[in-house]
Amino acid sequence: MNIHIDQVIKRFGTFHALNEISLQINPGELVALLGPSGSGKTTLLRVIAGLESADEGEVYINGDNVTLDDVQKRQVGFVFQHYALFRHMTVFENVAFGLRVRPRRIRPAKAEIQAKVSELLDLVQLRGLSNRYPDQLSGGQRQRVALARALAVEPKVLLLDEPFGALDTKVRRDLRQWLRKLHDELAITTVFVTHDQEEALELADRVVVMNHGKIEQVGTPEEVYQSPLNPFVFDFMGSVNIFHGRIEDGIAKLGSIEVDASTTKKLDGEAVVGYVRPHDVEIITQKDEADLEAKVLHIHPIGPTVRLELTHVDDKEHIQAEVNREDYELLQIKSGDQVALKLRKLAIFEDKVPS
Ligand SMILES: Nc1ncnc2c1ncn2[C@@H]1O[C@H](COP(=O)(O)OP(=O)(O)OP(=O)(O)O)[C@@H](O)[C@H]1O
Repeated sequence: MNIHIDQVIKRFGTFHALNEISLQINPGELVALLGPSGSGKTTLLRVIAGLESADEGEVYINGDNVTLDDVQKRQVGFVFQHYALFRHMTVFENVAFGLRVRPRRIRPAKAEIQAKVSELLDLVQLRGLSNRYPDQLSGGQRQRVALARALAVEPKVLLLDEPFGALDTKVRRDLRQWLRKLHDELAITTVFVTHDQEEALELADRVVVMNHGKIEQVGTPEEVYQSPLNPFVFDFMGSVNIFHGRIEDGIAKLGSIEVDASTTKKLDGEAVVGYVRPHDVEIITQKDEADLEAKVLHIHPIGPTVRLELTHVDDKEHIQAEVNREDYELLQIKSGDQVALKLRKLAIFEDKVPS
């Protein structure tokens, strides 16, 4: 089932929570809505679910205009952080709930419900826990029950709001992989909200980056990470070093750094800002090939990578570099050393005054 969102506007009083959002989600896709707090992710998910109505614009599911349809009619399954499990019901009863409350004429027979719930509990790997109550489960197990409960009614689309929000890092990682596998098996069109870049990049087929009720970029994880369209996306998708300056005759002059900017010629004479990821700051041994020189302030080994905090020798700007541990060991550097740096990949944008 595809989802089509066409110029949706949602206001709360005079505040625009969604500003003309248009988005096409393809059948069977797993899409992440990613953005900082307050960017409108949950509101968009609620508008798709029918829990919130759009002030303007339309929502289509599978080609049908569902803008005025209520939640039940839209046949969406959702797992929202605040819609907890029913505490007085067992795991089995929680999962069976959506089927048991159906009107008699479309309610499956008892044996059918039994079979369906068992099948779902197998799917979410909770077979042995069907008689437990929510209080007797771990956070991760509860989330899986919530997913099974959402899936029980065979939704056309699945909407998940920070499904693993309250869990610790290791459990989140495991559940992410599990959800990706489950999604590949079931191929239900799924939209999930997250403010965690890593979660979006690892799990989604496509990522929708939102800010201030607008979409900044839609793309595959590779596209939004490797080719951010603007400074907001660049900054939001990971750590970054920022250098301010201007372009003169096709050369970006960013402090004492000078790099070729012939591909951004239209910005000639303009104030610009250069963005480079820490893993694109290379520590080199040939001083004459360096873009800049810096002094090592701190060295932080983090698992297989080593993060270095440096300071530019000329203008004292703070710089972060990230190298893999093997390269770091070959370099034999320590705090206080002066090193030569090369910027492998520098993205240049117009330096706009923030609005
Ligand atoms: N019912 C409401 N009444 C008034 N303002 C609201 C309401 N719901 C959301 N908002 C506002 O709309 C904006 C977008 O909220 P939304 O919950 O969609 O953001 P979000 O990106 O999901 O944020 P978070 O990651 O913090 O959950 C916020 O500024 C929020 O305060």
